Amino acid sequence: MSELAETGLTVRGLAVTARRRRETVTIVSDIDLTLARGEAVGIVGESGSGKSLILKAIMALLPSGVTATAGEIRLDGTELAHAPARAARAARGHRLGLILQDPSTALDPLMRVGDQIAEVRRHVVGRDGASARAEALELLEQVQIPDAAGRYRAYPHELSGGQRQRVVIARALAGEPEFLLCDEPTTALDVTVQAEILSLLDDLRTSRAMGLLFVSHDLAVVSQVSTQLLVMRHGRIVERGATEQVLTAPSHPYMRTLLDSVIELTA
Ligand SMILES: Nc1ncnc2c1ncn2[C@@H]1O[C@H](COP(=O)(O)OP(=O)(O)OP(=O)(O)O)[C@@H](O)[C@H]1O
Repeated sequence: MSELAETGLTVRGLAVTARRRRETVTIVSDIDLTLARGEAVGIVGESGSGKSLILKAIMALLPSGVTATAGEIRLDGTELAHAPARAARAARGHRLGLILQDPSTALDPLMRVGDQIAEVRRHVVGRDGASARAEALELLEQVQIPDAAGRYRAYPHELSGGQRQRVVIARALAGEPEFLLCDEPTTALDVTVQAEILSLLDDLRTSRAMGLLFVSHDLAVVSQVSTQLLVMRHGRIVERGATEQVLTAPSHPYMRTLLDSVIELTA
């Protein structure tokens, strides 16, 4: 693996292809992005534009039949995309965390939520049992689970959807990731809970100087948490820039359409 004197998570020229029947089709191409610690990059675009596959390529979680065929993915200069799987996994370690849309499938239904977080503290950070449990409780408090001490012993089905997503976030934080990748993390939640989770992610990003890569089809949601915005269409980035700039002076016609639809919804 080559080392370069660069920091953060960088993706250069990423292309992802999939086998469909006997054909190989390109799903995303020419993807460039840079994520520094403490920064939040949002990726917005219509369903099927390839947002999720970018996150999966970074996490080395592409489904079978789908391959990253070009480009580089670097973590502090260390190349991950072309490294042998084991070496790349070691380099990623727990420096990257992932949060998905549906919190109910992300948690073990048969394990108390506090223990699921404590387990990460034990195995990833190397804490003993008592410290791991104490720190798991602190994390539940940090993600603002009401009555955290009581809820520590709850099973996932005993919590609301919003509380489950908070537990998922706490468990991701337990591994002390430097970069948190979120794929539609609030789409399954109602609007009020969604706003609370977005504000929580924003607070955690700044308090932990964590990089946030946030994917959603919803422009209003993405712009709320992102300092930089990438707009995708048909597998390519068609617009990019500081969130404020993209929102106020979009150059691509698709971005203007997206903005109009948000304005219509909020009018
Ligand atoms: N396992 C797979 N095999 C073949 N094609 C796939 C596979 N997974 C996704 N795709 C295709 O890749 C394209 C991009 O999918 P992706 O999930 O990244 O889109 P997305 O922008 O995240 O959309 P959504 O918001 O609906 O999740 C879609 O056309 C999808 O059909």
